[in-house]
This record gives sequence, structure tokens and C-alpha cells, in this order.
Amino acid sequence: MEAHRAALAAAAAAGPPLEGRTYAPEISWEPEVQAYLEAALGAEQLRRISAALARPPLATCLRVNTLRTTPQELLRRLPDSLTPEDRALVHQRPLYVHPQLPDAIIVPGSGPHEIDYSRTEGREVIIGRKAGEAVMRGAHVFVPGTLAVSAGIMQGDSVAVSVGLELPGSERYPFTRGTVLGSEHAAKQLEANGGAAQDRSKLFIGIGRAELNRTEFFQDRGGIAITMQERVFRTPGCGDILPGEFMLQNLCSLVAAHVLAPTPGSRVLDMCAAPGGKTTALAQLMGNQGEVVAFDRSHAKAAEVRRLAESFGLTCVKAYRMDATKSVLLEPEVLLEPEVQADAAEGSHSQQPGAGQAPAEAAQGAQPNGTAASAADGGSSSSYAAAAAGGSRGRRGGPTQPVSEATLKRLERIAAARRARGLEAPPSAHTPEGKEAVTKGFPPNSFDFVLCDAPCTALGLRPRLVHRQTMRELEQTAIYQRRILASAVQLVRPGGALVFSTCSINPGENEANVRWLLDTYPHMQLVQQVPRLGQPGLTGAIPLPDGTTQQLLTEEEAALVQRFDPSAELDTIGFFIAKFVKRPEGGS
Ligand SMILES: C[S@@+](CC[C@H](N)C(=O)[O-])C[C@H]1O[C@@H](n2cnc3c(N)ncnc32)[C@H](O)[C@@H]1O
Repeated sequence: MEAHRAALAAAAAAGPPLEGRTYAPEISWEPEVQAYLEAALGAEQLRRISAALARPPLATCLRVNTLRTTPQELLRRLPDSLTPEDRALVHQRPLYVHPQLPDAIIVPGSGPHEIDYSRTEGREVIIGRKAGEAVMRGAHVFVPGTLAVSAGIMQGDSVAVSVGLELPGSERYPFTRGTVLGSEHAAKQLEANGGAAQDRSKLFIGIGRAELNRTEFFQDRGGIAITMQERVFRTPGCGDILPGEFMLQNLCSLVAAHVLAPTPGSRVLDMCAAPGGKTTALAQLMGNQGEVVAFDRSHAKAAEVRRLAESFGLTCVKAYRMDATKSVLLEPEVLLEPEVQADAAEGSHSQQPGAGQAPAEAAQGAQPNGTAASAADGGSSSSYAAAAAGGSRGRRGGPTQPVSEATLKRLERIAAARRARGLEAPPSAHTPEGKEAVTKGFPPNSFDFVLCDAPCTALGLRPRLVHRQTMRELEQTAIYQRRILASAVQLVRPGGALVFSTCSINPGENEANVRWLLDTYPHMQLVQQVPRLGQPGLTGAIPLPDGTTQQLLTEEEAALVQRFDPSAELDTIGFFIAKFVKRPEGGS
């Protein structure tokens, strides 16, 4: 028995036979989550969605910066900026302007392609899961992404590229980084952690050219380790060309911006804005006329939004470090200039959740009808009215304070040091200490249009080879989203529009949150969306593991939302959009 297991491990370490190498991964979910999603979607549909999630969407969407160029002009110029291989691809499958989204260019891709791995002569490089997901979206393999290589690989060799998966329930791979495939050491590692059972024959994603010799793969250096030459999924790489003229954006994200449809001159809030794809789409739709206030909860993320807006020449965007759950001003006297007052604000918002903590905090703190929600809903008090009529001391959304010469010089030194270390994103020279503008929040009814593109479980992103989320994480995320939605409902003015979106297929974050919002805020009305590319939402109720049921939408309501099914013909990520209009309270 021992000898048998060792033999299996040795075979697994050496790799599957050349002819058995394919891309057909089997994706599993955490069992409770699987049962829940099957109850909501049906077992067969979940199987189709899971398979689709393991593949990248084939069409790439480029949002054109319509302030600088036109889609037609870009269609003409773009092919000349591509590599010869990518130019050949777009020659076979021409680019086109999306028929319903006039600012979107679609770059068709293809796959999965069958690949003949015989020219690699058994040479293989296993890369980490995240690196594999990036390669399927068009990236090359960078040195830190490599996990294990065949013996004797030399620079210039053709190598088969496969994706390693973490051991079940763990962050660890069956190989330590630097393992030589086929070695006794590799076989021992696999045997020790049960990895012999892990079959990677269905996780091959193409052939590349090794840019390094084997021993250099695991040295502490950056750069490209493997240039991909033949890919299972072929999508022309459009990153890093014609900067400021377009950006890569998921089709569904662009749909969400169009659905909100902010008008030029209006006042818009993007509550969860980084990296700023939808913020800049909104500003473009407004022709850079009016104001787009963008929140994200760290200085670094707010800086990303500001930089993206600057690179697109969008001057109407104002990015703030702000926790959206705390963004409704309840005291009229704090209607002051949003200032650069990083330290003071750092103190006043000291309970902001750190990355990853948000759902846990939400589970403790969220009430369907939380204190802030009810206070602010009733908050159109006379003092607010006075403030809105000009009784406050400051303007809202005004400019930031000037930065001193000494601070600018110090920031330049820091930026130069970071650039020398090859780091991107030097600290902002826009505000002192590299910190972004901070606001104390905004009074209820401040915005004509609000976008709540909520932090989510990302269960719709593609490609994804592993789904680790637990039922508890799904529930906590949905509750956290409700806290942000509670602020959104308050900040949109009567008659104004609110769009809620997620990149998740989880009904708890989508239809169940819409149900909650409609039941909690009867003055919020679900409305029709334009354009309409997705499918209706889910209806009825889903049994939960704790014995309760989760209420979803009625047929009528479901017809008003858009659910983007990743397995549908449109071939997008999994996404969800709901649009509401705020009626005056007590109005019908
Ligand atoms: C789905 S992403 C937004 C993507 C963005 N709308 C875009 O299109 O580029 C969610 C964002 O919410 C931010 N976030 C999470 N909790 C937040 C909070 N309480 N307040 C503001 N932003 C928050 C995260 O930092 C993350 O950048």
C-alpha cells in the first residue's frame, strides 16, 4: 500500500501525460454554500454557472474616453497599437462598437482552444492559482507567480503552463515554491500532504517561452518568467496602450453607469468608488459637467480614484477617503468645507473597518432599521433646511487646502525613492502626507444620483478556480451592504435615483437585499432600467441552513432588476443591478 501511494505521488509529481493535458477544471463550493446556491438556482444551473466561472469572458470591453476621442476614431487607431499577434486576432474577429452602449468597444476573443503540448517535450511550469487566473485574462507569467518547474528548463525552451490549486481548506499548495517536478523531493511533498490525489491534467492553460533558466525562476527578482505563446483562451491584450483614451471595463459595470444615467450638471455620489471605473464612466456620461463625489474607505483607494479621473481629464470628480456607512451628516453644524484634515478625521473615524473586517463588523452592528437610518430618514429637519438654504458656514464639496512647499518637496523625495524601488503609486502630491481629502459626510437628500457598487463576495468574477466562501461570509457581506444602502437611501434626494450593484451571483447580496430595502424603506420604488442586457432576478424564497427562509422578489419586481448570468450567451461576469427612485416620504 505504501509503495502504491509513493508510486502515485511520483507519477503526480512528474505530471500528466502530454496527450491528457486539457483545460476542464471541476470547481467545487463549500458544501453549505453549494446547497444554498442549488436551492436558489437549481443544481443543473449552478453546474453551468460554475463551469462558466472557471473560464474568462471571451469578449473584452473597452470604455472609450469620449471627452478625448470617439469610438469610431479608436476603432481605426487601436489595431496599430497592438502586438502583431493581437493584430492578427482582431483581423480575424474585428472590433466593434456595442449596439446598446455607444461608449463601449468590444474586442472579441476565442477559446477554449485545444493545444498540442508535444513540442514542450514534457517540460512544465506550475504557476499559482491567481497567476493562472491572470494568464487566462491575457497576462504573461511573472516570476513571483511560479510554483514548480521541470528539471533542466533553459531560457528559450517551450514549456507547458499549468495551474496549481491550494490544498482543500488551506492557503498552501501541494508543492513548496521552487520544487523541481519529478524530483524525489516533489514526490515526498505530494505524498506527505495527500497531493497525489490532486489531478492537474485538466488545468493546463497554454504554452509559453521560458525567459529564465530553471535556477533563476525562484530567485528574488521580478519580471516576466514565461511569455505566453499559445493560449487556451485568446483575448487581445489591450492594457497599457493609448493611455487616457480608453480603459478596460467589465461590460456589466458600464451597464450599471448607464442605468444610473446621471445628467450633465447634476450632483452624483459614488459610495464605493475605487479603483474608479464607474466613477469615471459616470463623469463621462455627464460630459464632465456637475460634480461626482467619490468615496472609498482608505486614502490609497481614494487616491486611485483621483488618479484615474485625472488621467482621463475628468475635473468634476472629487475623491474622498470616507466610510460610506458613516457618510450621513446628522448634525447641521458640521456642514463645513470638506477639508484636508487627515489627522483629525482619522481620529473621528477610528472605528472604520479594516480590509476584510467589514462583514464581521456588519454582523454585529447592522440593524435592518439602524439608528443612523431612522435618525436621518427623519432628518429633513428645519436646521437642515436652513443649511441647504445657505445658512451654513461652508460650501459642500469645495477645494482642498493648499500644500506647503516643504511638504511638496518631501513628497517628491518619497515618490522618487518609491520609483527607485520599482513601486507604483507614489504618495499623493495633491494633499499633505500623501493623504486624500476627507469629508465629514453630507446631509440627507444631498445627491441627485447615487451609485452603491457595494463591496461584495465577488462570486461572479471570472475566471475563478476556487470558491472558498462560507455561508457565514455570504450573510455578513449582505448585512454590511445593507449598512451602506441605508446611507444611500438617506443621501439621495426625493425624486433622485439610486443604483445598487454587485459582482456576485449570491441572491443574499442581490435579490434579498432589494427585498430588504423595499420592505424597510417604502418610499423607495424599484424602477425599469435602460439599457437592459441582463436577465430578470430570482423570485420566491430560499431555505437557509439555519431553518429560516430568505425572501426574494415578486415576479413584477424581478422583471425590473438585471441579473447577469455568467453562463448565458452574453458571456459576462456574474453581476446584479437594481435601480430605485426615492419618492417623497409619505408620497406614493
Ligand atoms: C466593488 S468595489 C468598487 C468598484 C468600483 N465601483 C469600480 O467600478 O471601479 C467595492 C469598493 O468598496 C470599498 N468599500 C468597502 N467598504 C466601504 C465603506 N464602508 N465605505 C466606502 N467604501 C467601501 C472597497 O474598498 C472597494 O474599493
